[in-house]
Amino acid sequence: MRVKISRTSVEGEVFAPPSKSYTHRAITIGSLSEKCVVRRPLISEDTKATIRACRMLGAQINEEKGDLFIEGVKGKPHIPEDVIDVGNSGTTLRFMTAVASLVNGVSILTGDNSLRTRPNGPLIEVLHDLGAEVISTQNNGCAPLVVKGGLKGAIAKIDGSISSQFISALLIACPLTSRSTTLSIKGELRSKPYVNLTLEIMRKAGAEIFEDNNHNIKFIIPPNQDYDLRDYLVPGDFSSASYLLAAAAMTGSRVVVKNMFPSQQGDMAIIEILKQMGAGVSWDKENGVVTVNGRDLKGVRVDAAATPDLVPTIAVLGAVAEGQTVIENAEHVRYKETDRLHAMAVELKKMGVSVKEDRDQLTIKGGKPKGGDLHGWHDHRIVMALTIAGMVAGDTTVDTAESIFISYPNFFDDVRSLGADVIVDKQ
Ligand SMILES: O=C(O)C1=C[C@@H](OP(=O)(O)O)[C@@H](O)[C@H](O)C1
Ligand SMILES: C=C(OP(=O)(O)O)C(=O)O
Repeated sequence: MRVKISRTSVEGEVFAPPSKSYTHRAITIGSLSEKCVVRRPLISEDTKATIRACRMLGAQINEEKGDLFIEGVKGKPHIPEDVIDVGNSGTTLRFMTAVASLVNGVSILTGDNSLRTRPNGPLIEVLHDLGAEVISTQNNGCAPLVVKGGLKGAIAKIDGSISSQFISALLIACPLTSRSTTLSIKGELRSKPYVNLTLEIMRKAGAEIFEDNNHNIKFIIPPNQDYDLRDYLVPGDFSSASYLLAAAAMTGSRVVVKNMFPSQQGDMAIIEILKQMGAGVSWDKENGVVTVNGRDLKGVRVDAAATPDLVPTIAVLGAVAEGQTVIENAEHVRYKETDRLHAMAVELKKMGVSVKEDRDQLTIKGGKPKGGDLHGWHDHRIVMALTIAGMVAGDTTVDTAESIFISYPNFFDDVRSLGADVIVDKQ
C-alpha cells in the first residue's frame, strides 16, 4: 500500500487510539489471571498477535463491542497445539517466550522476516539461569525459538541495554514460579518507563514485587503468587498521538487530542519536547486533553534512552525546525522493526535534509524538506513519521504504508479527518 501526501495543514480534534503497550500487558496478565475484562483495548496487528498467542497458551478470549472478555489459565499456561506466530510484534515474542517457560512442555515461537532478525540473547540466557531451556533454532538468538518450560526462579542478572522487554517478560513470569527470583540489571537500562508500565499492571493484578534502586536496579519477586486483573481500562497511546501532535506543530496549525491522561508512558515526553521546540502546547491532565498550536520550531537535543518510539517523530520535527536537532543515546532504536536510525537518515536525506548518522545518534540540520518517493521500510513508525513530513514537503509518496495496522490502524483516517490531503492507494 502506498500513500500520496500533498502539502496541507491539519486542524481539529481526534481521540487518541488505545495504548499498545498497556493492551499487550493487560491481555497477557489477564490471560494469566482467572477472569478479566480488558476495556477499550487497542485492536491492531501487534495486539492481535498477543491475543492469538494467549489463546494458544490456553486462555479463552472473546471480543464483544470492542472489549475483551478473558477466561484465563490461572497461572498455568497450556502446551500450545501448534507453532505460535507472533507476526511483527517484539513485545509479544519476548512476553510469550517467558510465559511459555512456565508451560509444562515445549512451545515454538516464530514471526515475520523482521521479527526473526531481532535479538533475544539476554532473555534466553536468563531463562536458562532460571530453569527453562530456550533454543534459537538458527543459534543466533533470534526466533524461531523452542521453549522447554521449567521456570523456577533464582538469582540472575540481565543486560538492560538492548531491550527492556526482556525485563518486562521476566517480571511477568517470575511471580508464578515456585522459588523466589532476584533480577539485577547489568549496564544501563534503556526504555525504563516500559518496565514501570509492566510493574503498574502487575501490581494492579495483586502481584508483589520489590524494587531496589540503590546501586544498580534490582527486582525481588516472591514466588507462588496469583494474578487477578479482573477489569482494566486501557489509556490512550502517547507514541501514536505523537504523530498527530507533531503534525500540528510542523504545519503551523491547531490540533486537539483527547484520551491523553497521565500514565507511566515515557512517551508523554513528546509534550515537553514540542514545548522546547517552540510549539504552543497545553495539557489538561484532568480531562486528558492536549492542544498543540504550531509555531516556528527550533532544533533541540533529546536523550532518547527512555523513549525510543519517539525517535522517528523527533527526527521529522528536527527536519523542519530551524537549526540543529540531536537525538542521542539511541542505539537501541536500531533493534526495532527496522534499524530506525538508519531508515530515518536515509529517507530524510531523500527529502534534501542534512542528517549525520552515528552509532547511537542522529544529528539533523532542519530546513525545508522537499517531497519525494519515500520508503516506509515496512515499519509503522517510519511510515507515520514520513507521512507527516510529507504534509510539510508536499508531493510525497510513502510505500509499505499497510504497516500502520501494526499499532495505529486508523492513522490515515484520523489525519484525513483533520483535513490532511493523504490518498491511500491500495495497489
Ligand atoms: O514493552 C513495551 O511495550 C515496549 C518497549 C520498547 O521496546 P524496548 O524495550 O525494546 O526498547 C518500545 O520500543 C516498544 O515499542 C514497546
Ligand atoms: C518496537 C515496537 O514494538 P515491538 O518491539 O513490540 O515490535 C514499536 O511499536 O515501535
